[in-house]
Amino acid sequence: MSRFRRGADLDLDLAAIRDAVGRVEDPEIHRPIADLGMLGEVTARNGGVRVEVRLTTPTCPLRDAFGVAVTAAVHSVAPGAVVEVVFGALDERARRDLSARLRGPERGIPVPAPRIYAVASGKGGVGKSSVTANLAVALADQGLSVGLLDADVWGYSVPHLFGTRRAPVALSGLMFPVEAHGVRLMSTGFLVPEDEPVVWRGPMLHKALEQFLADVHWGDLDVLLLDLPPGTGDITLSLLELVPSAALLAVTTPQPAARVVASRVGRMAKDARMPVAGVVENMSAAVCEACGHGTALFGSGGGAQLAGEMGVPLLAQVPLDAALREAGDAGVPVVRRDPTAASAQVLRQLAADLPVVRRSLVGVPLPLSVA
Ligand SMILES: Nc1ncnc2c1ncn2[C@@H]1O[C@H](COP(=O)(O)OP(=O)(O)OP(=O)(O)O)[C@@H](O)[C@H]1O
Repeated sequence: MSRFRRGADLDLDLAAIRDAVGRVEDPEIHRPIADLGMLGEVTARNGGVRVEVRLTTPTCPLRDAFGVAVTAAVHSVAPGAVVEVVFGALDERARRDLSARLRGPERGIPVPAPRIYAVASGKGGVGKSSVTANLAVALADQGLSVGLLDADVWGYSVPHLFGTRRAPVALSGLMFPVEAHGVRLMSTGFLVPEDEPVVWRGPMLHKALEQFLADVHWGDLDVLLLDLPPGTGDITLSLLELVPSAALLAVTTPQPAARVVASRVGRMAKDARMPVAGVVENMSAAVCEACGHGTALFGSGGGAQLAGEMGVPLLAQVPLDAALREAGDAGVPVVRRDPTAASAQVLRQLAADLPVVRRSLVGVPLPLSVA
């Protein structure tokens, strides 16, 4: 065991320090850096400890967070030691090997999570992305590992709602989700400049979605939410094909017109034998805290009616709430920014009650033979 002393009071155990630092998790890959081959030498230098960390990319945006975590790990074994963290980068071969190891032996589109919800609406602007973002954060706050795939390729809003916009770290063709407010995110918005329109068409869209599933290292997720574009277009159909285990979560406003359009999404799910978790009514009556009077700006009853038609539960009625809009604009979902707001409380309850739905095998041919 290598030891050295600084003055008379500091007795460093380099093997124990190496052990502690090796357990630090890469913030994007969520595995210990020793297992990932990212821990270099740990040496005694100038009366302190020098730790070499090899990053997946020299420009890793999480470098500072890494430095803090490594220093804390050293201090857990050697309180007060002077720590120097030196960053290098994995060489090309190590990057390729790591990428191959993380992908594993499987071929084809992996199922990224045991629970997948596709959040859909008939019309645009009913608050589908806001509901999805808040649901994701509320589920993460329950201690679940949550991913959010912004499948609204043209009209992405996830980067805005989470207040983050940076290129994802890539490792030999494997991308890592961008993490914000405890949720692992992937969106076209991370890949294209903000002011440039996305002009992809059918086959390109399908390919992009395929890559979001196959070439993104989601890690061990408990739940994946898919923020679908409004309606029943190409993207939605591609996703249903790529992720057949997803359950639909339909978002509508109380307005009859929105409900009628949303019911088309319900019919599509039925045709595709897609399980439906339920309906969320958004922009429901706002209740005045002072007088208790409800203002149903967008009418009432649409959510219950849609749920009745689809034969599924109405899971929540999220009130029209300025706090939700303000939080979205500030890039911090309302359940985190203003947890006591009326909308935040309903959204948290929705996360707590979200049903676990299994795909029905009725009518699906099974690979069984009669002996
Ligand atoms: N319950 C609510 N109370 C107040 N404002 C809301 C509520 N829900 C959503 N909004 C606001 O409505 C606007 C549209 O919301 P959002 O982008 O989530 O809708 P969307 O259905 O995802 O739209 P699109 O499908 O066009 O992307 C946003 O400005 C959002 O802040």
